[in-house]
Amino acid sequence: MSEIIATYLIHDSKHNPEKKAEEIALGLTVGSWTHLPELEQNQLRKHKGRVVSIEGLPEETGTKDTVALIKIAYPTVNFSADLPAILTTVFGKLSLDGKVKLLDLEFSEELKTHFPGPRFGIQGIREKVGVFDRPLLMSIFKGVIGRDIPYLVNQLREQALGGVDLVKDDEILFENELASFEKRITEGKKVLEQVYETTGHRTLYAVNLTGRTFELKEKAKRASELGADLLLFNVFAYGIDVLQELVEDNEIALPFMAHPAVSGALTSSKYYGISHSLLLGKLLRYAGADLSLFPSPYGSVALEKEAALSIGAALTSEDQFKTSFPVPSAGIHPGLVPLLVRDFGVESVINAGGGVHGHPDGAKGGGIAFRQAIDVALQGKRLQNQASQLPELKKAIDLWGCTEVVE
Ligand SMILES: CCCC(=O)/C(O)=C/OP(=O)(O)O
Ligand SMILES: [Mg+2]
Repeated sequence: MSEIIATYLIHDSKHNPEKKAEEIALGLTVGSWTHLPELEQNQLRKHKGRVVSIEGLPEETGTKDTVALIKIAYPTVNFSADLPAILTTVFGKLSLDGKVKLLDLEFSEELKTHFPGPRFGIQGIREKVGVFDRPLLMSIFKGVIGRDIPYLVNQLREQALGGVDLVKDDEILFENELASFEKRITEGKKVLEQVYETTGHRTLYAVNLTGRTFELKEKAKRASELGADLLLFNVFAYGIDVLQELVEDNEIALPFMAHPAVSGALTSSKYYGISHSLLLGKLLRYAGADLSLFPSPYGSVALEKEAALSIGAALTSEDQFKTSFPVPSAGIHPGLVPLLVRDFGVESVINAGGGVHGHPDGAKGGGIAFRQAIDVALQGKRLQNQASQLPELKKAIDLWGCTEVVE
């Protein structure tokens, strides 16, 4: 029988994880069991949830809660093979029922067949930018709300001239008259083509797909017709199933970059919500995100290192789906590149807004500084030792400092 197995972290004030586990297994499936007539039990047996395991964890100082990891298996016959049904089954009412955090979901091989995974994945994105041997570098438009197209394309040009591989809209840039979605695509494309013709460097642009849910598909198809490179998408303001719908539409067929905006409401508590690795890693990958942004362990809205690394691992682990690019972000500057390369490796995207635009030589200088830092880090050398021959990197280090990882 095909099942999905959920792992929960529970803090049980009643000190009885066994009882809690059985309540969950029954309560989210057949409701009750023991006092049902034999005939009814036989009918319901295929729908009954089952407790797979209960692992006690050390109690935490300051609370009397019993702490445990419990695994519950849910028959896939109970729900339709879509994320809304799965999440409602495994963490619908239960998400409201005390200190329970959903840590992981193990999909049966059959259930996985109902999910697309990334259409392009890491390899496909690399083929689009023509870079295979280093982390990609991405910058972010900054300070462009209320600005017009000439202003935006000038900022885009400066970022591309700095050698970034990708430029993304900020997630807070929405449809507006001064710089519409369609104009950003068409005018941005022209500028990036000019940069490519003059420098030979290819930069792609991820435009922010926004608006009401039922408008998104047509907007995304229009973007594809206009030659957009990638789509940035604020998944958690809509829902992961909306992302999946967009990914599966062959008339769109563009790479999707998932932004974590709003997800903190679901992931930040130790006791409640959903783990970072499941929400920003596994589920986004299964639903088809080609890239997943998340706070790095050492930026401005830092995640605990274990959590950030767990997202990267979920995006790149061995699975039947293509891998998705981890994009550790927020507060990133060139001096952090050694840490990013050490922690996330080559199969990652280094992403910065302020760390590019805030460079003393402007966005172009910021991009050059990052590229220099990436080259030095991949050679296993210390940034400080090389900076004297790399003026843009030196200016970045003088401004923001750096963290070395080589002795
Ligand atoms: C985790 C997403 C980061 C993001 O959206 C963003 O705009 C970062 O900007 P900087 O912190 O690099 O300036
Ligand atoms: Mg942003």
